Amino acid sequence: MASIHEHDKAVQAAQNIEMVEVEDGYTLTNLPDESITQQFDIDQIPEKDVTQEMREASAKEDPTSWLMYGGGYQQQRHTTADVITPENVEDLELEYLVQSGVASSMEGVPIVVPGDPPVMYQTNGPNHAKAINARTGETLWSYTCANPQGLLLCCDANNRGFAVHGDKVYMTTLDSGVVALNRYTGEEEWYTSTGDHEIGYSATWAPIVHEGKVITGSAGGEYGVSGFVAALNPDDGSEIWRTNTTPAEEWAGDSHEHGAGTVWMTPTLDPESGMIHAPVGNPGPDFDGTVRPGPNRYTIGTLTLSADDGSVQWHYGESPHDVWDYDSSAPKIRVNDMEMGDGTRDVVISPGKTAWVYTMDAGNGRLLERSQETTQHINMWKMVPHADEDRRVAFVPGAHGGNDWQPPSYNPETGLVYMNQNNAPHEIFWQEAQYEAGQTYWGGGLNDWPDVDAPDNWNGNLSAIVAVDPVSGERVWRDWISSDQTSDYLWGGSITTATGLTFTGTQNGNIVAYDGENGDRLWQFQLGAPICSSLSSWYDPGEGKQYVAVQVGGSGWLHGGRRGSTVAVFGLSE
Ligand SMILES: O=C(O)c1cc(C(=O)O)c2c(n1)C(=O)C(=O)c1cc(C(=O)O)[nH]c1-2
Repeated sequence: MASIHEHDKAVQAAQNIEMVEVEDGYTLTNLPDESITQQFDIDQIPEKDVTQEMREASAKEDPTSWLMYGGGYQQQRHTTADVITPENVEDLELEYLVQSGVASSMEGVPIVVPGDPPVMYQTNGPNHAKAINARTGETLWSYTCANPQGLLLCCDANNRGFAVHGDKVYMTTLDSGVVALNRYTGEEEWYTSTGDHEIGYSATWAPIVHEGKVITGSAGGEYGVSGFVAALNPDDGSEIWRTNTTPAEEWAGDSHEHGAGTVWMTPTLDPESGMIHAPVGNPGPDFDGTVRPGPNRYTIGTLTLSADDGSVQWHYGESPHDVWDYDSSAPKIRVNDMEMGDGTRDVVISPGKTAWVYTMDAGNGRLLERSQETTQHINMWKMVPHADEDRRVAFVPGAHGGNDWQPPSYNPETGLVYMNQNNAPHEIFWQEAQYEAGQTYWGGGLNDWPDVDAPDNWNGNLSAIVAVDPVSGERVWRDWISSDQTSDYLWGGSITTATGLTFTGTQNGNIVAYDGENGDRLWQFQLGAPICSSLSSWYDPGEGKQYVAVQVGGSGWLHGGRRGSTVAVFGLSE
């Protein structure tokens, strides 16, 4: 098993950082004022620059790589590696554990660049990263980013992973920045700030690189910022374009200025058409709709932009004028040439917090299919908080969805979408919203389970793993995860394999493999801490093995504290 280097200064710097709970959020103290890279055995990293072609082949034509957060640009989270099958998955073994050394939210997806050996690049909060020999688990370099004090974070010090291009890897930073590191040495090459962290901008998602652009965006939707997607030059971090998600012409008065609509999860990209499908979060303030009359475009839904210049192509809204916090934050799935009706279509699939899966025409955003409900629908849309301050109604899905940010997966072999869904009630209360820079801008709040009385016909299951046919909208199978199996919501993503498997993780610490056709649980392994991340998988031809990696440890936001520090890697030989 790989261990932490004793004198890892980057780890020590990150270990000193303390997360402090403040009203309606978190902040960090003891952030290092200089970035720290420590090199260990960097000679092991094979020199081979990553190209656009390699990324386009990632996980599909090329089973040896997992070069992006979503596997490939289209975020299907599908590997063509086929060593692990429904018949032999029970032989899958734990190969090694990497201790990041930093107790933090573990929400990232390790990316893997093929080579001899393949190299894994992994990030976790707060602003910490490592390059790892993907065969042995040895740390090759480690890095902690400098940050200003007093950051405003709604939902923990999250970081969801790297993008890779040429000789560089790119990660977002909690002060709403992007940093480029030389991937052979771990040294900082450039840093760019994309938003003012003092008024609540922060950044948590894994960027993507496409045709000479690093695509990024910011979190901060709970602080009354105004969302955006931006493209930076991969060589020097200079900004190429920026598109605002709350355009003045779509909003009443000046409400767009604090209209939120943050893009805080990785967008999906179709390299063929050059379209970006961005998941857009809640309007601001979250619950007081009186200050923002109208549909509040482009919040809560899919916003499609041209990767060339950021121009808006279309938007599909899942909850216009939302007052239920139904962000559409889960990554979208792009599928081209999907058999539908009497022809084929290019589609975008969005699993909503609304517990519906939306299948849209990728060209114009027209809704082609809305699925059966993935979990329960109780009192949905009935609760209009500002209509009656005293009226309290528990509704399902609550603000955790359906599908919160948990990344869904798609398997072209089964034609199904796999999602980790929540089924918990929430109750909203309303307060008049007053914007004050650097303060949360909620306009009310949520009473979280278990404070709220559950509705009568709620089935008591907090979550479910669900497979949906995006063509017919049929819910094909659903594995309810009862509260005795897990103490909390499902908060991790899933991946699929060429052999029809679906891998995911649960809050009670199991990594699980399902038969994607019918939902039979074929294998599970207890990792001892919640899984709040998605996974990656690759084939290593040098070893003749297929690997599956998952970061283990709770989301601080969900658990009120930082919990994790482990990357677990499983393998099976041919
Ligand atoms: O509006 C935003 O900008 C924003 C950002 C984030 C984030 O970056 O993690 C979360 C949320 N909102 C959010 O509403 C939420 O429930 C949430 C949960 C988590 C998490 O990592 O567990 N992040 C976020």
